[in-house]
Amino acid sequence: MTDSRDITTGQTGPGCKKRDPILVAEKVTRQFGGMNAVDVDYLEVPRNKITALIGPNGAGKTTLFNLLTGFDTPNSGQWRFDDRDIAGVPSYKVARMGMVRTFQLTKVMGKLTVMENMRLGATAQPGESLARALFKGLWGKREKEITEQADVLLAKFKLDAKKDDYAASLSGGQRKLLEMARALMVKPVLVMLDEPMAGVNPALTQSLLDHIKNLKAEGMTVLFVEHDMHMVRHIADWVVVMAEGKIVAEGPPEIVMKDKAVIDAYLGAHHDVDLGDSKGVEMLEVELAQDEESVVGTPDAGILAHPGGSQPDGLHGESSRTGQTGPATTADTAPDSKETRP
Ligand SMILES: Nc1ncnc2c1ncn2[C@@H]1O[C@H](COP(=O)(O)OP(=O)(O)OP(=O)(O)O)[C@@H](O)[C@H]1O
Repeated sequence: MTDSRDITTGQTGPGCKKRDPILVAEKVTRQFGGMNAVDVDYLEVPRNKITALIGPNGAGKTTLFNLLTGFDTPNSGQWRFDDRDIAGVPSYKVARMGMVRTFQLTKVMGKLTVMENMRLGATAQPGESLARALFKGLWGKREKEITEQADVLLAKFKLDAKKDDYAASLSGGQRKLLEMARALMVKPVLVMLDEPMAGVNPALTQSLLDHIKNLKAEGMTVLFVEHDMHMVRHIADWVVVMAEGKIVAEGPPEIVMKDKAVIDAYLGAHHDVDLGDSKGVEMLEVELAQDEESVVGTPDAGILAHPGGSQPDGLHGESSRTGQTGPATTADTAPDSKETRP
């Protein structure tokens, strides 16, 4: 049954309180050199909702994911998952507690089969207890149970026919599916997906979207980082916007996408362009046209959406540049193109 009650307890805005938060982060900071990659004052993630974490390149989204899931250490900060303090808890324990994540660049192990990758997921995150997972004698009676669970998930993700294939032979999109399926082996409560659509062929896009919606239907909470604004608008119940390490806006997608702070945050990536005159707008259009990851100004992005669908002069967007009328997607490049930083 859909829970249509308000997500917040009152006002909407950066750091606002949620009716039923599953994750609460306070004063989380991470510096690299002198730069504040993450400087989150307060953030609550609502339970059993799909929350999108958006923001321009370098906003700190992946770093925040890394911190919250124990893959990186903050300079300061506290966070609670399901009322348990988990700051400083290593990643494999965080996963066992029910909070799992996937990566921008999938971390499936190419030289292991699809099934072997799934077995690894049962113990923890990639790399955990490799020997235990692979050697039967050490594995004991859990093996049958784990294999059955993996079979069910592989069937659900339509990877069952490939279970004995090496993961390296899968397409970019199939690897994303495998990583998501593997994350579910620990029966998580909170699933964090870092750019689930990046590197996914359009043919698999709908399937991935459906899987994400199903996670919520099955009672899980989803927090995902995404640049594809079509996807954000399509499946997110709540949107959190980061820029320069901070949360600059949050709220329902249809409201956040029109928020001035959000528009500024995205245009901030092109701050060298003077928007004060029409020449500046033309220059911005050229910059955006060359920026493959930019969704600003596209009719699909929603960020610069104007009532009645009109665009400001000069901002014709990607669809008019390419003649494409369907949803904007960053997903039509097969190989993953960006390395996740440690
Ligand atoms: N290991 C690292 N060493 C130094 N700087 C880093 C490291 N990881 C991230 N950064 C920097 O921290 C900032 C935030 O990076 P992060 O990858 O978290 O941003 P992001 O919002 O996920 O960006 P994108 O959308 O491009 O993935 C960037 O300026 C980045 O260069």
